[in-house]
Amino acid sequence: MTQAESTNTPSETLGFQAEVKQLLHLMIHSLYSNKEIFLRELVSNASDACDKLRFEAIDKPELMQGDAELRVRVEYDAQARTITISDNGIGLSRDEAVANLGTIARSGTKEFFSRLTGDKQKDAHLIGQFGVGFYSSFIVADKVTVRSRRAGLDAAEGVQWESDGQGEFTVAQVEKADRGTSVTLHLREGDDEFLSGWKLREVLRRYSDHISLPVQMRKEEWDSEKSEQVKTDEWETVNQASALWTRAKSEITDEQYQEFYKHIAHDFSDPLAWTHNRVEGRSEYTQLLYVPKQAPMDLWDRDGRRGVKLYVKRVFIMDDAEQLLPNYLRFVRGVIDSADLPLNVSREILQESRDVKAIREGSAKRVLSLLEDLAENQAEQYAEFWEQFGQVVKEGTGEDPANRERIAKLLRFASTHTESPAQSVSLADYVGRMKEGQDSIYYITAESYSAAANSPQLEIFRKKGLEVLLMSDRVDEWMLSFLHEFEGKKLVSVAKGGLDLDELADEEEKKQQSEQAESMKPLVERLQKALGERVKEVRVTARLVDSPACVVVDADELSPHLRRMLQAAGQQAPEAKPILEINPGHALVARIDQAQDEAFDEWARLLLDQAMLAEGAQLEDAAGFVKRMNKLLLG
Ligand SMILES: Nc1ncnc2c1ncn2[C@@H]1O[C@H](COP(=O)(O)OP(=O)(O)OP(=O)(O)O)[C@@H](O)[C@H]1O
Repeated sequence: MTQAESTNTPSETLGFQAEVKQLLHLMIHSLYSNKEIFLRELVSNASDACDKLRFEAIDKPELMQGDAELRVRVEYDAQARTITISDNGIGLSRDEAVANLGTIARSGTKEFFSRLTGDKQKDAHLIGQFGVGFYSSFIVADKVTVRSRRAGLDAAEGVQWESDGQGEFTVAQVEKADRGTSVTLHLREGDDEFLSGWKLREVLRRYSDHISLPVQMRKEEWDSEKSEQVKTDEWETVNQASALWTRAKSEITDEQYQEFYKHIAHDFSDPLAWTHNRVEGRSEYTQLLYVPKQAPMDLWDRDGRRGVKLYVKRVFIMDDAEQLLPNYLRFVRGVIDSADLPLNVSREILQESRDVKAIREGSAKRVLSLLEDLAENQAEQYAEFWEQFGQVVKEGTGEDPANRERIAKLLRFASTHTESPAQSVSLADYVGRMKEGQDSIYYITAESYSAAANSPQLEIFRKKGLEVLLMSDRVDEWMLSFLHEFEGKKLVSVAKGGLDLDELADEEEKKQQSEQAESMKPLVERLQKALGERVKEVRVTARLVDSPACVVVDADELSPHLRRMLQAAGQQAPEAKPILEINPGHALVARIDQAQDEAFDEWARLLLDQAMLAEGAQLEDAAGFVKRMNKLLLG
């Protein structure tokens, strides 16, 4: 144990959680070229701490203890080579300091560490996405001292936390006269550029202008005797210090919008797009909502944090109010500031509030408009968006029936028209390309893009030049259970039995097909007998061109792909026997027709098994299939 300076009790040495050590190491090495961000992160934390205090003080005004002018201060000491960022916000108790400044307790942490590559640039990007926060201090400092006192605690109950970022930190109880936190960075050799009032002001203006609290520095004056700038005792505010969303749009630059986004979203990159509106009428609120460029690490975590902060009359209320936007828009980040809600609003009240319902509906509409605008006017950006968040937006078809049509227009799919796995075809594009006489939108679902694109069921569609949408996202089957039509055109699976292929054939072809079906009757019956309980039915189809056979299910049954997904998720799915459809024009089918007795039975099994395989199923008796195939190959 070591005795920290000016502490009341002996300090205790504790180890960082392993992930923190790893993060620190990575950060110092990957983010050095971007080192000034430490200031943004620390001012951001200080401002959040003030917001939290303001919120707690709604119920407990005594927490403000006569010091209600919340602010953040930045000081430097050129001799000692330190920078100190202090706030009079909520502060940290000893336990909070240990818990918050020694661990990473955030959803998405596992995902983040699993995605690291060792490549500095890529990892820097990932760290940025993950959020660097307090630990970014160690990019420029080789020792960090935090002194804090939780609002409501006595002066004697302050805490001092100190670390060189190597793996351990010390904590000790100290006397601290005022409430709040001060973070002192002992700069590394070579980082002297930050020991300048001019430089710090420049960085603060860039990164902290949108922060609603005053960020203050000591005023400096020119001393002609010393021929240098000297600090005075007076504090001056160096940022605009008014909540960004309350300013008029015309007074906010793109850069300020972008910086504000980075502050609230803890993101490194600029946002893709934003929408800022003041809504008046029955319910009055301001919304500033952003669509990020990249999906956050916890997009798929059930308890991943939501990104919209709730303010009431400019007072911060809570961080992740899930009622403010529907779940399928959970990637949106931003601020909603209500003029109607009470300041002491709780999560329970939010759930029931009519004002919140109006806000949610209004905000969803705004985000949809923003996406529509992107889709229409900035196709490249929309493609970027779709790649990141398309799967989440698809959830909206089920979750938000009131906006289903608008959401349907935003959907993008892979298709036989583009022959590419990129999801770029809209339903409107599809409808615009429909053939004369075609009145359905055709699609297929499968485990992967290539399984969909190579499915035998597509053969007739390819031959006739009819487009088919290729769907292979997990959410697609779910989406299709809500999305049945688009602009009056039914969505029809090409892998289901009831497919009406009539519209795809002319009179001559129809005649030929029915003759073939007639002449195939004896073969169909023999197959039916040979396959017995394995199939629901055997029939002749016109949908195949190159393949001898395929399996389909009835239109009202679960698709095999969906059944497999349900089973993989441990859910019960009703068994459905496949319907075997055979291609009357295929040489293999003609060959089978020649076979007798036992050989015929083997051929029949082979035909069914290969059709099942092509569909993506796993064979129950794969070894038997191989054996039969080898025998017939040699025979
Ligand atoms: N100035 C401060 N006053 C009070 N608490 C603070 C202060 N700075 C940090 N903390 C506490 O430490 C926690 C960790 O901070 P850190 O910056 O590492 O992460 P974060 O702000 O939660 O998220 P991010 O990494 O995305 O910024 C904060 O959530 C907060 O509880």
